[in-house]
Amino acid sequence: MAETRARGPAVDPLPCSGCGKLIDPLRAGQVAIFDLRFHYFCTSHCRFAFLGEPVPQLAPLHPRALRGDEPRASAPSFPELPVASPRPTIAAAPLDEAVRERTTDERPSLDRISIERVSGHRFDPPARPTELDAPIIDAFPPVPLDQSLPEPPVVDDDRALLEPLGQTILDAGGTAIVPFGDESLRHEPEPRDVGALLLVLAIVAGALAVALALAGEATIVIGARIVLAAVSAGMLVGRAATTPREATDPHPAAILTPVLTGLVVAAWALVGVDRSLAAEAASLAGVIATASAVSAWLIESARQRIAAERAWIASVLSVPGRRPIDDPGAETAKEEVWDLRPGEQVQVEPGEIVPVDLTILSGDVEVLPWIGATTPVRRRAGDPVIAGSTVIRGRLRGACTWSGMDRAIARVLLDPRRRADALAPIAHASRALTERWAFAAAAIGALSAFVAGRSPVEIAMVAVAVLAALTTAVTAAITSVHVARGILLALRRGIIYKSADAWDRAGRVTVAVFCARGTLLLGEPELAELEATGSKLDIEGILALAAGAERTEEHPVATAIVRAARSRGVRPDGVRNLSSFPGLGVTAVTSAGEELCVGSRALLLEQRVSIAAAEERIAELEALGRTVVLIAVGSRLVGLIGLQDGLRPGARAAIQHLLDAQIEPVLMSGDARETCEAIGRSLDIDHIRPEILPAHRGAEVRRLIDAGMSVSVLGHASADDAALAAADVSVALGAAGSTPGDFAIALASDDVRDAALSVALAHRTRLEARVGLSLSVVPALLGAGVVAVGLLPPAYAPIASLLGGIVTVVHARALDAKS
Ligand SMILES: Nc1ncnc2c1ncn2[C@@H]1O[C@H](COP(=O)(O)OP(=O)(O)OP(=O)(O)O)[C@@H](O)[C@H]1O
Ligand SMILES: [Zn+2]
Repeated sequence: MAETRARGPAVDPLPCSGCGKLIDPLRAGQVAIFDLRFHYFCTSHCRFAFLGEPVPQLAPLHPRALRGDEPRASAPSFPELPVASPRPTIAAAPLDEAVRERTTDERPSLDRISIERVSGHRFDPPARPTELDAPIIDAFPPVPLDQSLPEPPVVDDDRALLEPLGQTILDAGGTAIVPFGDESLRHEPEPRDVGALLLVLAIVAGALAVALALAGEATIVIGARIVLAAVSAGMLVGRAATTPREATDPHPAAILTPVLTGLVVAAWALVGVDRSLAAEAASLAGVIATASAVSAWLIESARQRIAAERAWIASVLSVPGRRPIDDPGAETAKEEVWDLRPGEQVQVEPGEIVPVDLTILSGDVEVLPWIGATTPVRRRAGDPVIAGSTVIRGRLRGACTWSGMDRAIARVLLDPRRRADALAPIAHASRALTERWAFAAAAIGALSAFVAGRSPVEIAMVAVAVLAALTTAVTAAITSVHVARGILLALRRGIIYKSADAWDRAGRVTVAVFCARGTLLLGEPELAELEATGSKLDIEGILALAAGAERTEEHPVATAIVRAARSRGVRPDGVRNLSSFPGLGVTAVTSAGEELCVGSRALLLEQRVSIAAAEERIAELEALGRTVVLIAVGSRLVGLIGLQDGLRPGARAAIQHLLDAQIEPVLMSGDARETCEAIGRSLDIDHIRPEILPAHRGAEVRRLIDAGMSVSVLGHASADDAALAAADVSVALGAAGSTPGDFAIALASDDVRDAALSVALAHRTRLEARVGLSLSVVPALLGAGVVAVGLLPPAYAPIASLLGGIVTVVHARALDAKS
C-alpha cells in the first residue's frame, strides 16, 4: 500500500463556482468560504466573477509571466504585473521577513497564496547550560495545555476569506485562463445546499404537525397533522437520498426508521376509535420528524469547524511536486508533477510547500516542519520531512517516502478508509448504538409496555419513541466530532497518529516511559569533575587514559570525555585492545601495558575492581545528577569523571502534561540509581528504572506491560528502538514522514513536550468524546425509561433526547471555541 494514488486526496470533481468548469476541489486555484460554504475556483478571476466584483487591474494576464519563470526585465509591457510564485507559499509570522526579502520586487499578488498564521506559542531554540555546575533547572516553565496550541486558521463567513488556499494550476500553453466560461453550470445548486433546504422544510413541517395539536382532536385535524409529519419525513428521506454521506454518519436507514414507523403508528391509531390516542400518535410522529431534522442540523453545526479545518489542510496538501533535473547548472527544476511516488526524487525550492513525505538526500534547509508550524527548524540530509512543511531557506532535494493518502497528515485525517474520526472505537461504538442497540432498547421498552398491559398501539408508540430517542444524528456522530478535533489539535503540533487504533491506544495509556538520554536530557554531557582517587596518576594522566579508551566510541559519554581532553590540550593515551560493553563502558590495555577499565560502577565491579575508597564521593556526585565514569588501571581505581547533562527545554513541562492527564511518567536509563533519582527529583518523576542495559530495555517495558499497565515509550528512532518496539504505544520524536519506523505516534518536531502532549491530548479528547456521548445518551435513556413505564406520553422521549442533543452540541462547540 506504499504507493496508492500518488496524486493526492481523490475527491469527486466539483464545478468552479465562478465559471462552472469541473475542477478537482483539492487542487482548486482558489478556495474560499462564503456563507459557511466552501467554494472552489479555477483562478482568482473566477472568484471575482462569482462575487460580481471587478477584476483588479491585472490587465492581460500572461500565463508565462504568472508562472514566474520569465525574468521580470523581459516583460516590460506588464509593469503592474504581480509575479506569482508558481506554487503556494505559506508565509509564517516569524518568517515574514525571510519571505519578503526574497520577494521584495513583487507586489502583493492575488494569485500568490499567503496564509497568515497567527503565531500562538513560540518555541525558542534550546538553551544550553553554559555553566558546568549549573543546577538542573528547566529552561521553560510548564505550558498549560490550552495555551500551548497555536491559533487555528481563521474561518470567517463574512466574505473576509479564508484567503486563497490553493494555487492556480495553469497550463503551460497560453490559453489556460478561462475567466468566464460555461455559464450554464454556474448556478447549479450543490447537494449540500439542497440538503440544508430540505432540513429547514422538514423542521417547519414537523413543527406545524406538532403545533396543530392546538386545533383540537377532530379527525380532520389529526389527519392533517399526520400529513404534515409525512411531508417532514419526506424531506428527510429526500435529504438522505441527495446529500453525500459523511464517513462518520450512521446508515441513513437507522435514522429514518423511527421517523417512518412513527408515521405508520400514527396512521394506525387514526383508524382506531380512541381519538385522543390518535392525537397523541400524531404528536409523536411530528415530534420525531422535527427532532430528527433538528438533530441533523445540530450535528452539521457541530462539525462545521473541523470540516473547514480539514478542507483547509487538504487544500494546503494539494501542491504539485517537482522532479529534480540532473543538470546541476539549471536554475529551476522541471515541470510540476502530481504523480510522485515513494522512492522518487523530489525537489523543493525555498518558499514552497513540501508536496510529499520525504527524506532529505541533500541540502541543508530551514523548514516550518508542518502545516501551521510557526518556528523554523533546520533539517539536513537523512532527516525526514512531512508533506505540508514549508521550506524557508535552501533548496531541498529528497526521496519521497509517502505520497497521496499515505502521507503522514492525510492518513487519519483525509483518507476515507483510514479516517480516525470514522474508525476510532468510540466513534464506531456510538454509531453501533444508533444502528443496533437502539433497536434492542426499543424492544425492551415495548416489552415493559406490554407487561404493563397497554394496548397494541400504545406499545408500538413506546417502541417508536424509545427508538427515536436513541437513534439521533447527534448521538451517532458526536464522538467523531471530538475525535476529529483531537486529531486536528495534535496536527497543529506536528503530532501524527498512525491510525485510529493508535489514537485510541494513546488515549488509554497509563504509563509514559522516557528513554532519558536525548529525550529528557540533552544527550550532550559536559565534563564537570575530574578527580584522582590515588597518587598513582595526576588528573591529566587520567584524562589521557580515559580519552584514549573512548576515542573510537560513539556514546555521548565517550564524546564528552574526548572533547574534554581536546579542549584541555591533553593527548589521548595510545591504548590498545579496546573492547566495549554497551551500557557499561570500555576496557583496554594502556600504552604502558596495564589493564585499563573506563566505565560505570557496574563495569568495575564486574572487572573485580574495588571502588570502596571512592564510594562516598561517587554517591555525592550522583546525588547532584552527575554521570560518574570511573577509571581503573591494573585493577585499581585511579580516578573518576563527573559528567553533567542538561535537561532538554520543555522537559518539566512535558512531565506536567502527563501528570495533568494522570499518566505516570517513568524515567528509564542506564545511569546509576542515585543519578536517575536526582534527575527524577528535579522533574517530579517518582518512578525510576535505573541501570538498565540497552539490551534489556525491551524486556523492561514488557515487564511493565505484564504488570497490567498500558505503556507508551517516548524516544528517538534507532537510539531507543528496543524500548519503542516493546511499547503499547511508541512515540518517536522527529520521525514523522520517515519510512522504516512503524511507530504508533510520530512527531514532526523534536520537542519532548509534543511527545507528552501526543498521549495527553488523546487522553483528553477521548474523555471529551465520552462526555459528549453521555450528554447525548443519558437524557435520551431517561426519557425512554420514563416513557416505557408510562409516566409521560411517548413524545417526551424524543424531546428529552433532543434537549440532550442541544446540550451535547453546545458542549462540543464550546470546546471548539476554546481550542
Ligand atoms: N563508552 C562509555 N564509556 C564510559 N561509560 C559508559 C560508556 N557507555 C556507557 N557507559 C556508562 O553506562 C551507563 C549507561 O549507559 P547507557 O548507554 O545504557 O545509558 P545512558 O547513556 O545513561 O542513556 P539513557 O539515560 O538514555 O539510558 C552510562 O551512564 C555510563 O555511566
Ligand atoms: Zn472557474
